[in-house]
Amino acid sequence: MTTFNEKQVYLVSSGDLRLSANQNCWAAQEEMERLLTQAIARMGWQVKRAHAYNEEKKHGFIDSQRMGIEVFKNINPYAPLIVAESVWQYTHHVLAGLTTHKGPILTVANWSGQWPGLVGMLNLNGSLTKAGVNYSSLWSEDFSDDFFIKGLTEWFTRGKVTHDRSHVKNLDAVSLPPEDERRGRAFGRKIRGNKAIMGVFDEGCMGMFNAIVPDDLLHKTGIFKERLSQSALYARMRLVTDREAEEVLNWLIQKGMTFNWGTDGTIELTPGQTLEQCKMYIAAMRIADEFGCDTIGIQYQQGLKDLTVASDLVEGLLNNQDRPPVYNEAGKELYANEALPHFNEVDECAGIDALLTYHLWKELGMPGETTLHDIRWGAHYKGEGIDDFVWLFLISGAAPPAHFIDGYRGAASDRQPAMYFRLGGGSLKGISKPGSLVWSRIYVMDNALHCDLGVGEAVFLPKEETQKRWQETTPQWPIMHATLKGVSRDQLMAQHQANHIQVVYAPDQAAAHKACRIKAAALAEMGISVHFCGDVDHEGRQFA
Ligand SMILES: C[C@H](O)[C@@H](O)[C@@H](O)C(=O)CO
Repeated sequence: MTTFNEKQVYLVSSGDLRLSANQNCWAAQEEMERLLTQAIARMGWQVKRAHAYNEEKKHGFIDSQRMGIEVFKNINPYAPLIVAESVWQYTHHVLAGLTTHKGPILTVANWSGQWPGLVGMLNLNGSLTKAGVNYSSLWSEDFSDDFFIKGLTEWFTRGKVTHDRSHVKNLDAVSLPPEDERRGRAFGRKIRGNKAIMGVFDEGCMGMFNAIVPDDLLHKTGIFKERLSQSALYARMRLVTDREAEEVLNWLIQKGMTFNWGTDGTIELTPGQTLEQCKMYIAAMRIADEFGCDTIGIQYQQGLKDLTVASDLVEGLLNNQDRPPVYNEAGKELYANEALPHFNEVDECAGIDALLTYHLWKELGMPGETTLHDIRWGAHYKGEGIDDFVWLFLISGAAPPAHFIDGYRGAASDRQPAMYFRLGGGSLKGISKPGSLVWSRIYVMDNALHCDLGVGEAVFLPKEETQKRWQETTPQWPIMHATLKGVSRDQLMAQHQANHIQVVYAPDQAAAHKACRIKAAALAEMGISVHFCGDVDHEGRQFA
């Protein structure tokens, strides 16, 4: 057997593909690694960084799959290994190496919202789960708290970290009220029977292996992929007239939406960028209609971001039932008075969820607007009748205006940060309104589809607190302050298999619990293993 130095742990760190992001975020990673290394040293272990800082690139991240494969060639495959993350990272940079690593693997993120490091780690975790790689995971604000130290000690001694997952209850183990079960199953059968098309504009986004649903698993749910191309989307944008784009923009302005325009397109949003996004909105709908898609996802990063503006405004509008009308070249209105559920970053797991949720909610007589968010960060908040851990859900550009306080009037478009999007394009941001929620996440585990499902509340935080949270993360992006019923911070982090979480509103708490039960039955009917998380009234005792 290969031997390795006693009490030595390897450390790798995966980064973005974009040089600008890696350079900007490097300082935070360095600081995190400093604290982590000290904490490890206090336990008598030594950290060996498996790849060096690159003087030319001015960062020390693994920034490509090729680099990752080469780095892993020099790591003893039996040694303990930490993947340390404080930035958004592309999982495929390290996935190849991790799939063949035999020693214990620990993913670690710093509890900070400054950059999407927790988001990056959650993506890595979901991807490792899908790939069948054993790993453990930990997170910490400064790597000196009891939770972290206890977890790290267990990992060093036993090669794994045990988390409290007592909040998870499989649907198989409970019985739903018969009427809810019947309604959900009937809906699931309808989707499977009618069959639906998921339009995917370039599969696979930013190395998110977990977000790709193998076709054979998808087919069992009754959904089939239509593989579309962002090149075709761009070509189609060229055919949209300026006048058509202006009509979309005027519609939005009349609705009261704000566009934070400036003049310097390199750092500011310009009217030209917004009009380009309006063309993309029209082109996406026309292509979706031609292929008969029931939901679409635009990958929007590699390729598209190098050619044109970001797709966020487009995505938020598609997800809203009240949106600017779009006509085909023959003058027929497309998807009239309906949303066309969109899954950001072509996260196909979210695509299944959005499609099911939008239509199920409408059938139940509730608004069906739904979106994913990143699980970006969170902190305990006390005040305004709240004394709870309040998550900061934030997505990198778009949520439906129906979710915002004051709808379109509360919606604004800010330029996407230049370090991620050189050619700009605006977000569709707002503050999500207070109200009851059903949250969920579909994921792949043991080559099968699973779904975690729970209820929660979007809460109202004072303006100053919202601004503080926005400033500490990314103020250009839409925000939701959320509490999850019966799920602690660490329970969510331990169980959740993705950077994304799906949310949809319900009119009140009772409706949220009921809809959650019906959705569970619908998912089960589509062949998905359902796990209730936290305090869901699955038997309908409190909220019939
Ligand atoms: C711009 C960034 O790369 C984002 O796309 C990232 O933070 C995500 O949203 C990941 O889900």
